[in-house]
Amino acid sequence: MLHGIFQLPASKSEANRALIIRALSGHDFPIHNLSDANDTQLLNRLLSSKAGAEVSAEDAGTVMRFLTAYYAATGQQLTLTGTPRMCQRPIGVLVDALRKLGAKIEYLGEEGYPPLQMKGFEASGTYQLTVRSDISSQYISALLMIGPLLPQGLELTLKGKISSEPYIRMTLAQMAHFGVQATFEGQKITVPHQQYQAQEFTVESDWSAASYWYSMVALAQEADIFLPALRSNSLQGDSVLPSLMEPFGVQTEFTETGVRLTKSAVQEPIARIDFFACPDLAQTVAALAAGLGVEVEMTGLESLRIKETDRIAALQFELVKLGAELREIAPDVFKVFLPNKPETEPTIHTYEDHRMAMAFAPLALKYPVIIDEPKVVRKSYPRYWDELQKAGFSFVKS
Ligand SMILES: O=C(O)C1=C[C@@H](OP(=O)(O)O)[C@@H](O)[C@H](O)C1
Ligand SMILES: C=C(OP(=O)(O)O)C(=O)O
Repeated sequence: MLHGIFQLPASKSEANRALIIRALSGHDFPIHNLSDANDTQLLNRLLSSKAGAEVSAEDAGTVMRFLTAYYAATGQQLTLTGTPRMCQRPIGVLVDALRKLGAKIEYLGEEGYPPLQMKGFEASGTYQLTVRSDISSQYISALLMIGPLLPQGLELTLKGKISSEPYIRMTLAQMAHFGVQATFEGQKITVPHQQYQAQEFTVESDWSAASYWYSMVALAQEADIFLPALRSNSLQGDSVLPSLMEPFGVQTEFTETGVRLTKSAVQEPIARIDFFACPDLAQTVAALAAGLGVEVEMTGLESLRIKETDRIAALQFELVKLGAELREIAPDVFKVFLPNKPETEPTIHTYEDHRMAMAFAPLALKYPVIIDEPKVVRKSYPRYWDELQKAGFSFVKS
């Protein structure tokens, strides 16, 4: 029986927006429940970097993208780099946009990728920009947050499909919380010149992290667990989990203080799931489908190739060990097939990706699993293994 109250980390997405906005506001106000995730602790430290420093955003996409815009808008001169993987994650769309606004930024390595030399800012008078929105929403969020500080505000026309759109809406909702009004109509976002107001902010628990508990409930024989500080009126797009996980046999009940998860019947066949708006849930669902022995079709996975690792390739390598296969059956339509039996004690490689570790660990409810480099979870959920231990998982530590 999986039973108990389990602590989630606070959302690193909400926390990192609140930190950037506080720094841009010129005020000091409390941010409650700031995430203990490395991505957040790191951003908090780097917001007070000294001129001329070499600053590393490590493996944190939001830190890299949000700080590029923040350092540009505040005219800071320093070098911004990251892990070798971060230097393979594209940033050209954001740099091009910032340059048009007046930022002086040079590439120190390959054109379009970190590391970046930030060389100051001189407003160009341009405030209307067209930016691609089909690669990463983080470029758009980064630009939006500096928008109210620009002399004429900012008018963004989004070009192409809008990837990870709920994260853009989260940015606008948090800007509104701090007194900045913007409009988002069709493909156009307008942010007039304004001042951020001081305001307390409480970060909600992280729905992406909750997905691993949904997976555990689905895989357990019996389950009744409680996850505190999740809300139904969340700013996070990953709060689609209650409906997304219902077919996998997880029942969600909202209370005043969080959610209770219990088991219900698995509904087969499970409809095709689109992850374009919630890419961080894809690994959870792929591993869960393999563990439950249900085939599922997955779409909207384009952005997975440029995250902490190439997540499609990582899933394809590791699912085989569970007897499953992730195959592209049509352009951008993937399907989890179940042709074989799982290995007796699969060792899951994590490719420096926290979500590979967290998504595959719940399989231990079915058979022994070894997770390689388990410390990767520090990026978003440092206490993950402690909470699993509380839930009754036993670990062999090497
Ligand atoms: O803005 C954010 O906080 C995030 C946006 C998403 O990235 P993309 O917009 O690159 O898909 C998501 O995958 C990431 O974990 C956090
Ligand atoms: C993609 C992620 O993070 P980021 O892009 O901020 O590194 C993630 O946490 O799954």
